[in-house]
Amino acid sequence: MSVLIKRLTLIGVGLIGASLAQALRKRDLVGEIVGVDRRRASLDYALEQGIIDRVETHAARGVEGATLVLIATPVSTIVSMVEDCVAGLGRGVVVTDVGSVKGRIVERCEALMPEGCAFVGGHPIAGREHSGVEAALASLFDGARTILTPSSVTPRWALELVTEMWESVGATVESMEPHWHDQVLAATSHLPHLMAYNVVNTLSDLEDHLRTEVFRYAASGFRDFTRIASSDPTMWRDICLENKDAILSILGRFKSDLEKLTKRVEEEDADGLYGIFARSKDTRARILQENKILRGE
Ligand SMILES: NC(=O)c1ccc[n+]([C@@H]2O[C@H](COP(=O)([O-])OP(=O)(O)OC[C@H]3O[C@@H](n4cnc5c(N)ncnc54)[C@H](O)[C@@H]3O)[C@@H](O)[C@H]2O)c1
Ligand SMILES: O=C(O)C(=O)C[C@]1(C(=O)O)C=C[C@@H](O)C=C1
Repeated sequence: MSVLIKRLTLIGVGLIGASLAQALRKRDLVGEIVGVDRRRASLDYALEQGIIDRVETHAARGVEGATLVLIATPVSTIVSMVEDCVAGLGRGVVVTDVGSVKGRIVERCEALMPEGCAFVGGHPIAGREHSGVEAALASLFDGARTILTPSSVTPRWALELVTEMWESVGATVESMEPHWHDQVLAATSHLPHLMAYNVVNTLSDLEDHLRTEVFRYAASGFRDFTRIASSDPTMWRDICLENKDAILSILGRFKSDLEKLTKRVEEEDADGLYGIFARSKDTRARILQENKILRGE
């Protein structure tokens, strides 16, 4: 394959940014990769591993001569990162991001684009509970989905470049309206993370003796359910702040369902309990059958 991106500037050389850089590099799809990050140790590691070719400390200098700029920092910083790099953008540069929340971020980044440049909102639905450049994997997006959130102002050429980039590293690309994306992801990704964090905290707040026993006997069910509670607290704090309304809405529904379940237990309602569990088991079986990405195929 020929080079797709002559010069990529990666702002945020962490798990997602470095994984994409590695995946592009492995396929010879990128010429030069310039890294910008506030953590010097991440830049040094990325240089040593050949994930990036050179380091720039200032975003505006880092994007000079870039074909594509990828912002891969926490969601609370994406707009200010774009503000910082605007002065260095040449004509025809595409700026894209990987943030887990899109609505207002996309609106504000689009509005910051100088004449001839374009912002394309993006979100790979793939990740790990480990963060940082040391956790990067070239195979992370293989078989995953990436959601792009173009709007009426997104030029076709910019959308095509970002689409081709994600498809070339093995992802299936789909488009979504940014605020709709935030509602959907609040349910499918943000709610489960909040639940996992909360379950671990509920158990760790138990009285000393009980807590020790609870964690001692924790097994595969606990491990599978709470894997994502090992995720980066900064990332999840920022997601909650940025997607507040959609998260509150789905949490409200979850609380009401939990109350119904609590009532069924209180009333020793065997049929009611069976109904709740059977419906959930059937739903999960059906969505696994319909969704080959979820099955890991
Ligand atoms: N981890 C996941 O599973 C996952 C999946 C999809 C999307 N995302 C999104 O991708 C983005 C990056 O997440 P990640 O998991 O790669 O995080 P990460 O912590 O591994 O990487 C983020 C990098 O940004 C750097 N950084 C933070 N603030 C900065 C600043 N002000 N200036 C310069 N650099 C800064 C950090 O030093 C770090 O190297 C987030 O917006 C997140 O919502 C994460
Ligand atoms: O596999 C994981 O560890 C993840 O949590 C990845 C996951 C998710 O599926 O919810 C988390 C947040 C991102 O925005 C996208 C993907």
